[in-house]
Amino acid sequence: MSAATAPPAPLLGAEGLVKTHHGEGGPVHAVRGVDLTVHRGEFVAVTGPSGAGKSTLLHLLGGLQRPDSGTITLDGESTDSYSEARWAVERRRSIGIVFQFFNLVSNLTVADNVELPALLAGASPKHARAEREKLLAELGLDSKARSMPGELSGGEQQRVALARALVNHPRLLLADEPAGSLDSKGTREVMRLLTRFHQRGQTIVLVTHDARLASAADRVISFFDGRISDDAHLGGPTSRRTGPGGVVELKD
Ligand SMILES: Nc1ncnc2c1ncn2[C@@H]1O[C@H](COP(=O)(O)OP(=O)(O)OP(=O)(O)O)[C@@H](O)[C@H]1O
Repeated sequence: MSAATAPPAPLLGAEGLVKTHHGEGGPVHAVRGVDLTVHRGEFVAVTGPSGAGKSTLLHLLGGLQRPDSGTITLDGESTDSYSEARWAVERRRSIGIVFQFFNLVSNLTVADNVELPALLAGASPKHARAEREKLLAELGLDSKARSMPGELSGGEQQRVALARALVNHPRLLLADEPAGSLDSKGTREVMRLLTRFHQRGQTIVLVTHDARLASAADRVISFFDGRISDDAHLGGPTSRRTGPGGVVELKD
């Protein structure tokens, strides 16, 4: 095959990932050798029992923790030599992350929480504001722009966290139990939003123990005892792009 026809490198690659935590109770082998490839446009759910190592895997993929061994590639580029600062830049610009407990900045307004990553990435205040307005409208939160996070419901806070994670049009969205602290209505809302952004082309890796949430994905990886025990493609298209009418234009 000539270089011109070679398939593009996967957006995310992991090879031989190993991570052991050293807690008070001794070593915990959380990730015991994981190989994983995620292509652009995929929506991958990682499911498994509590303690299987799912969150640790997600933290490794987002550079929040470093593997003891193994390599992570982004767009075919090894991250082995990435400093903490370089990972922070990637998380600002090309990897959005949402967490179970939202992690919003409590003394900033909703608007400022969403604009902050854009400003830190070098966007002009005008551009950051326009992106924030677009996303908050899309997520049904425009009337909450001046509210403080503590004034919002859990579901609303998670939508703000989603807006913040998406404001820089990341190549990859990582979600760690995003509905873990929400009621069933909030869970359905998160599911609906993840599905919508995925249909517009957003690549997503979602960690969840909730089978209902995982069913929104088009690929479900079962994780058990630090390893992938099953990897099921559910038949959806692996790459879907947004049309010109899409509110969020994805850059990858
Ligand atoms: N910082 C840490 N220090 C020590 N042990 C840790 C640390 N983080 C995770 N662990 C342990 O590593 C194992 C895997 O944890 P992890 O949070 O990755 O699993 P999980 O599958 O996401 O679980 P859950 O669904 O309950 O969140 C668990 O036994 C956990 O207690």
